[in-house]
Amino acid sequence: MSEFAIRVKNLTKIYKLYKKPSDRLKEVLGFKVDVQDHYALKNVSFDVKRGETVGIIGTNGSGKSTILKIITGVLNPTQGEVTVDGRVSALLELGAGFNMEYSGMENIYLNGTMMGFSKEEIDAKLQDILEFADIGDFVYQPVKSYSSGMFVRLAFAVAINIDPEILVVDEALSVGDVFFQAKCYRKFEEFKEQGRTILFVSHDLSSIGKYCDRVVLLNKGSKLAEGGAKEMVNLYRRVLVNQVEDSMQETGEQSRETGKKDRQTEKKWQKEYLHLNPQVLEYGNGIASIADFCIYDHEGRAGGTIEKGEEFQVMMKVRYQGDVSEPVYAFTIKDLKGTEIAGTNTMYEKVPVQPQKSGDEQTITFTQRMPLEAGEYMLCLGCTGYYKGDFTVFHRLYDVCSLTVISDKKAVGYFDLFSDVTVTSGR
Ligand SMILES: Nc1ncnc2c1ncn2[C@@H]1O[C@H](COP(=O)(O)OP(=O)(O)OP(=O)(O)O)[C@@H](O)[C@H]1O
Repeated sequence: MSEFAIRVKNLTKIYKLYKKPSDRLKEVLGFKVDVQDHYALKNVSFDVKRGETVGIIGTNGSGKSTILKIITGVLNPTQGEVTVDGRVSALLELGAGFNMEYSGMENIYLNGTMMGFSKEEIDAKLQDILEFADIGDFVYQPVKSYSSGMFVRLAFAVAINIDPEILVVDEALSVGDVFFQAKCYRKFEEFKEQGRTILFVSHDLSSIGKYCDRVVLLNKGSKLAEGGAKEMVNLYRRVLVNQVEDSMQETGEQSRETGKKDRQTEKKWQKEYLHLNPQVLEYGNGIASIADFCIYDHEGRAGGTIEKGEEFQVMMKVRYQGDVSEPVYAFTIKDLKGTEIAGTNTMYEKVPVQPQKSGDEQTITFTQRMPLEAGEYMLCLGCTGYYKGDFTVFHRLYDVCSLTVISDKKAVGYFDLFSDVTVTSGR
């Protein structure tokens, strides 16, 4: 057995784009038509070793699904080759491998047979599949009547319970509810422990950081870089905000980042590097307003990705349109369900803030270590204080931008206790 479960070599996929649907037929009939080549993949190579969990990340349309479809044999490449060594089970886009007219039960047998199992072998796995899917009697209904959540439950239950050596998963998990997702990720861990291979595509960067040994970063059909999860997630964040030069991938050079020097020498307000919420909720009487803000990581880079355990800064600039005797500046971190997880303000921190007059401006910097578990969070900012004797909210920005915590170390719950553990033997 080779050390590699999957080898992808110089893979290129070109789609022909026709101006009109009828042009396709005309071309088959030998007519000359106007057709454009669209490169979904450009000369992409990478290997997945047996027992590794590898993630593929990249912006929409970067070619992630195309690679998985070629690996699983759903699509043929235009050039290049893929070698797969082991029994693959794939959970691709909803519907792939399922017959919508058949019931869930019939689809279980259909998929099992396609994977090369006999009826008796599938009978033996049926109980596990049904328990994992947990869709009750719906399993006897045609799949076309399922909600997307139900569908993914069944599809995932089939994919993981038919004993694959290599599991290929495309994003599908994001459809299920959080409890089902948790159950699937537990299964991922079991798989990893059993030394099986997982290749998965996800936009969920915290899961990528948590589960992947290695990550391949795609951009516009090309492989931009490949490496540790933390490093690739950081680079991807920069791709998202156009900090990485396009030229780099065409020349195949190692990743260069633009703007970094600028940011280190003159700490500008660079909100453009954050993932801002277009529907931010803001309120306040406007006597003071948060004119600018940003998050900086431990290397002074602007951006919303912070490594657990590392120092980071939340900065904001506040402008006054009236006189305020005791301003209080605050930030809060919430989880995606809206629960406040952590936060502080200048009053709790016992930081004296001078009275402010109309036209004044202040810059506030909160510096701290990130104790939160890997995951997606939201940042809220606030400026309150006493105005004409009353406690007043001047400006609050709720869920102003996302904050992604990445880590290769797990902990229970929301926080890492950063424990120092010793184990001694003997009586
Ligand atoms: N059947 C098709 N015909 C033409 N172009 C296609 C076809 N399928 C995909 N493409 C194009 O190929 C490129 C890669 O698509 P792919 O679905 O692999 O991207 P992706 O990274 O998985 O995107 P997403 O994150 O949105 O799922 C895109 O530009 C897409 O528009």
